[in-house]
Amino acid sequence: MAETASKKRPTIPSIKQGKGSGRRVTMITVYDYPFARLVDQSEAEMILVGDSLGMVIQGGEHTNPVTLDEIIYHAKAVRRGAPNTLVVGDMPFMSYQLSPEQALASAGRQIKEAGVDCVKMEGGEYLAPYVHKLVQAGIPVVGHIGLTPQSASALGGFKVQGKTEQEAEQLVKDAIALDQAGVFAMVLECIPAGVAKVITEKVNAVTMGVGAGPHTDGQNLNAYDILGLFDSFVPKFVEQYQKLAPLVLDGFNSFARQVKDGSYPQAAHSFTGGETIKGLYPTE
Ligand SMILES: Nc1nc(=O)c2c([nH]1)NC[C@@H]1CN(c3ccc(C(=O)N[C@@H](CCC(=O)O)C(=O)O)cc3)CN21
Ligand SMILES: CC(C)C(=O)C(=O)O
Ligand SMILES: [Mg+2]
Repeated sequence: MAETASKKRPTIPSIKQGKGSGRRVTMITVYDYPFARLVDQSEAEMILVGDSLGMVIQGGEHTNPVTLDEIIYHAKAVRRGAPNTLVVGDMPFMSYQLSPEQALASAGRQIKEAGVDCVKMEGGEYLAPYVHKLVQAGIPVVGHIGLTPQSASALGGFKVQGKTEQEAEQLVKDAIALDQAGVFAMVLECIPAGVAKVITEKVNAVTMGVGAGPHTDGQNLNAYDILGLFDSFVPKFVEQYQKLAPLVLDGFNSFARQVKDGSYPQAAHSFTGGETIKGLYPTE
């Protein structure tokens, strides 16, 4: 298959080198081969195969039911479609929380079976030893703090985090602990822009904002959100760069109407040959 020659898969060091240079990193969340191919042709450097697939692909209300096998299934397809993009495999709920050893085994499966470049785990200070374990084994890790959807129940829903002084201070502590444990990047989700700015200045890791304002080193959004293909909820931080849903609906209806009125398929869509097979047709 033809690959886009102009782009080369970024490396972890090349992503880290962007820090402080003013160059911003773009990460788009996708789950399948066709979208992965399109991101690969774009100027975005990173793809997240997110456990948000439990909501976006499976139609659930939370990310928690998503399994490691499901992430690997999607990550395999994404990897095939995006050879020249850095792929991050999300670690789903209960695939790492039990112990650093469980985290290493789960991350190892993502690397071996799906070929992801690195993995992402949700959590603050407590997660530092888990991060350290993976980094020692040579697996690059992305952190994720702020609104961590796997603990949405404890957080009281999908709510902005770090609004009080105490919460903001804890977020800064969490970010520093993850940074010292060796994450090369961290997602800051749904936190005030000022808090994200302080964290971005204090850590060596590349900060990737999702609803964290303009001061982070990069930004992440979901492909289905930016294309206007997901409307179960539209968070405040989403920019719909395209509104594809009506176009998709138009395409479906064009097909259905042509099927009904018989104008599809035409001769050009049909295969010939059977007419000459003796015995297929009753003789008159
Ligand atoms: N399609 C999609 N896009 C996402 O960004 C996303 C997912 N799914 N699933 C996993 C998490 C869940 N996310 C969410 C979901 C809802 C809000 C939301 O409705 N937030 C309110 C703010 C509530 C408050 O004021 O605290 C908003 O108005 O944006 C935010 C992030 C982000 N992630
Ligand atoms: C919201 C992003 C960062 C995520 O973890 C996901 O899409 O699963
Ligand atoms: Mg996730």
